[in-house]
Amino acid sequence: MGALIVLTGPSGVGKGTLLRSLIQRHSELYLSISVTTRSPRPGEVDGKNYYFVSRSAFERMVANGELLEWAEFAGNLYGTPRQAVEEHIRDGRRIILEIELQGARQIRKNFPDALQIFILPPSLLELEYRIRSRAQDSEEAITRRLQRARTEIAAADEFDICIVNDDFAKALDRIETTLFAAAAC
Ligand SMILES: Nc1ncnc2c1ncn2[C@@H]1O[C@H](COP(=O)(O)OP(=O)(O)OP(=O)(O)O)[C@@H](O)[C@H]1O
Ligand SMILES: Nc1nc2c(ncn2[C@@H]2O[C@H](COP(=O)(O)O)[C@@H](O)[C@H]2O)c(=O)[nH]1
Repeated sequence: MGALIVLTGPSGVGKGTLLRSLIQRHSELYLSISVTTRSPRPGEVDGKNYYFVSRSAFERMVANGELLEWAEFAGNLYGTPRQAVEEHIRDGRRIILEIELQGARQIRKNFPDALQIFILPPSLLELEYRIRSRAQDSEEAITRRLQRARTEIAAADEFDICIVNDDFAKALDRIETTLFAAAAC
């Protein structure tokens, strides 16, 4: 049972919402804060939701080996700062990465013991409804995210566990059972 947990799934499936509830129930779990070149959405706070940086600053971090993994997604760069993850693992804490497919593949290669969970939507129609009702992305961003969703869903079999986020409470319970049942083995 690795200390590293990866949560992947198409944009808008509910990963962030599920993780916020999970962390409220289990404050011992740590959620990695990613770096991104995406502009903050209304209400997003630098250093809490993401570290928002310029493309040149991101590229410097890549060149300096400061990112554990990184990827381009829907026109923006996203990456996991290495230092915080390594410190938490060294201190015996469990850390969760909420990342897209290319990043999950990099982590799988470098951390084969990481537990990889994939969150599926009940349908593509419902996924589109969720992205639109979140009302935080431009029409162009929505189109790119929905196109990418098909590729990501097609790769769900690569993951250790797939969970459908239809009924929110049930999906949250399944994540919780997966994390804590596995830890007890
Ligand atoms: N089980 C559910 N049923 C209905 N709506 C849901 C469910 N889970 C999450 N949502 C809603 O779907 C929307 C998208 O959720 P969220 O932002 O958490 O997705 P995400 O996977 O983190 O997206 P991204 O990867 O783009 O950050 C939110 O408005 C959220 O409230
Ligand atoms: N490979 C990585 N993907 C990441 C990281 N942080 C977030 N993400 C994923 O990007 C998309 C889009 O996120 P959004 O906040 O713009 O909606 C989503 O799938 C996230 O899970 C990261 O550090 N590395």
